Amino acid sequence: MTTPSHRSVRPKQPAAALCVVCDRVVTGHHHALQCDHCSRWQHRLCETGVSFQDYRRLQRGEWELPDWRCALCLTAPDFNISSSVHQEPEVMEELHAPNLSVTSITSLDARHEVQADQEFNISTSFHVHQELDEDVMEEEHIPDVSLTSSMSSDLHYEITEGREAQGTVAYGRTLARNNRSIMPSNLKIYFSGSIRGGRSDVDLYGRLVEQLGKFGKVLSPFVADKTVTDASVHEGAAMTDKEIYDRDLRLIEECHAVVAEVTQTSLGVGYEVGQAKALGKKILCLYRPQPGKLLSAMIRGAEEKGSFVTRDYKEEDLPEILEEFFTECFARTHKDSLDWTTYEPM
Ligand SMILES: O=c1[nH]c(=O)n([C@H]2C[C@H](O)[C@@H](COP(=O)(O)O)O2)cc1CO
Repeated sequence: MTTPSHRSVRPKQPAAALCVVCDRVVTGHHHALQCDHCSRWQHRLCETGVSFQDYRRLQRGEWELPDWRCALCLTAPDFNISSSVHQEPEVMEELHAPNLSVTSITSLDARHEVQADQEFNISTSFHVHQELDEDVMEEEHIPDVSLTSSMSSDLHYEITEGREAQGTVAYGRTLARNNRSIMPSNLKIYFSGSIRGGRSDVDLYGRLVEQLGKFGKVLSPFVADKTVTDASVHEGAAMTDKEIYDRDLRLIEECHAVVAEVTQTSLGVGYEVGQAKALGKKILCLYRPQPGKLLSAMIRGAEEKGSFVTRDYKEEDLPEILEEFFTECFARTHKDSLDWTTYEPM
């Protein structure tokens, strides 16, 4: 992660650098940012999307822009794993394990990105459960688990209890490059959904995150991760509450839009929406009306055209609602039509 103290916000040696967008010299008097990938420079006003105030905060070390990429690096297409993964739930069925049934398999880490055409390795943990006869209790009776799919190159597992096995599946690169998985949009979206408030909508969150991938990069795919439970198994085990809080607030600061599924009442979602509003982020709250239940007035009442939108919805309406929200809140001024795959927030 780059910190402002490490980040160069202006070249020390003027005239040594040219802006990657306008091709003019970046001097010590210009506001400019240096790319974390290629070390080239870009004037702040040349489509970085960084406001004057944010640039000042960056200089003062009060804000971070982790892994910031210049316009040139951004146009190199990313290979977005999350959308591919969501299209391949059959991963579960690729496990061949006599006497074993797969009871859960985590989604791949949707934050992991690789460049198109690169080799990569992603791991995902799995959990298998064995139906044992009463008299067969020994660990060695759990047969080998093997993967037969060409997508999957390796599998390890270890016995944790007599009847259960868990471990890691590692994938080699075989995913085809396709339009749906290329997502160079620079729009960053924080998805907020209930975790400790209850996980009954987690499948829906997965589908929502997948749809949001059409508009930009979702910074918080972990909210839709089925292995993160309301008892916080997984996230809570790997991170302290303070670490989770700090990470999420940083991501909310970093994002351009917060999309919150607010049907399942959650303190955390309410808090995140409030923070996002205070930071001036664009907000879409999605609510599925329930008999005998009303959405909090602190959400419904916060409506502000073009910046805080609450929509009652059914799942089938989502594509239209998302398109409308992003078009209304992130319209481009210098292009007639919006192409979300290449969109860069102003
Ligand atoms: O383990 C966690 N990880 C995490 O990122 N969160 C954040 C993201 C969610 O949008 C929101 C959910 O809040 P809650 O757990 O109060 O339902 O809080 C919340 C928890 C648990 O509170």
